Amino acid sequence: MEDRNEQESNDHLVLSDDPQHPANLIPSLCRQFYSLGWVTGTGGGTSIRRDDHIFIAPSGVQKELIKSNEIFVLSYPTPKYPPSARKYIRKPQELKPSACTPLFLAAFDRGALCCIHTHSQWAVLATLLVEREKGKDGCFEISNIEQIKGIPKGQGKGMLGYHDTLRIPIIENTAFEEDLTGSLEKAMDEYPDTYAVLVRRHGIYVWGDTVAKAKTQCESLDYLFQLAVEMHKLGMPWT
Ligand SMILES: CSCCC(=O)C(=O)COP(=O)(O)O
Ligand SMILES: [Zn+2]
Repeated sequence: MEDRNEQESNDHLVLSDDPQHPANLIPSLCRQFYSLGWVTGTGGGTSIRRDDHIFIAPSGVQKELIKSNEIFVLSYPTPKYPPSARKYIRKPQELKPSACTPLFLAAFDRGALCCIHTHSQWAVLATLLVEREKGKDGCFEISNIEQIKGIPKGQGKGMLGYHDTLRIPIIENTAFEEDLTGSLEKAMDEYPDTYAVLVRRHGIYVWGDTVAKAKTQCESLDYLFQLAVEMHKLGMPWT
């Protein structure tokens, strides 16, 4: 009981007049992502790390309606597993933290400060396109498109160039979001320069060194997925 009172009294961690405060940014980003069709029907989400705090949205709610006082705060670092071992320092009552939490933590453990999960139909279609085209898992590849320059080559390596090939690994979906964590981490290890992992028939996780970079990288990737799908429909090879 004492523990719960302590968690509830930590309102100061999420109440701020600063629009750049993570507890204000998450609701604002989710509203923008909803209008892009990325987080409709409660799917998808966003998490932000600031110093030793991780800000997490609630699970199973309309993401475009999230309020700052519904944001969970985790002390960072914190164990990924089991969920009960995670150190929440603010837990809004009657709500559960996002099922994407261990996946967000995997991105933060690799130095990200923001991780975005979308259910964008372009991302889902891109995973199906690779399956159909190549008949195997692997990765989505694209080159010779200007927007590729919006994606980093890797941490501290600058941005991809027009003639570079962008590669985004694809992992298979699981029945429960949390169970994606192992294969997401494996893909991150196999592609150490990647800032995104696609999830077949599900969506994508995109992270960035800052909130703005995670957002713009997510936008560039979505643009490229849509372009690849449209090029495929027109019978043009996209890579
Ligand atoms: C219709 S959404 C199914 C769950 C999901 O894939 C997702 O991204 C949302 O998870 P959360 O726990 O953050 O609501
Ligand atoms: Zn999801």
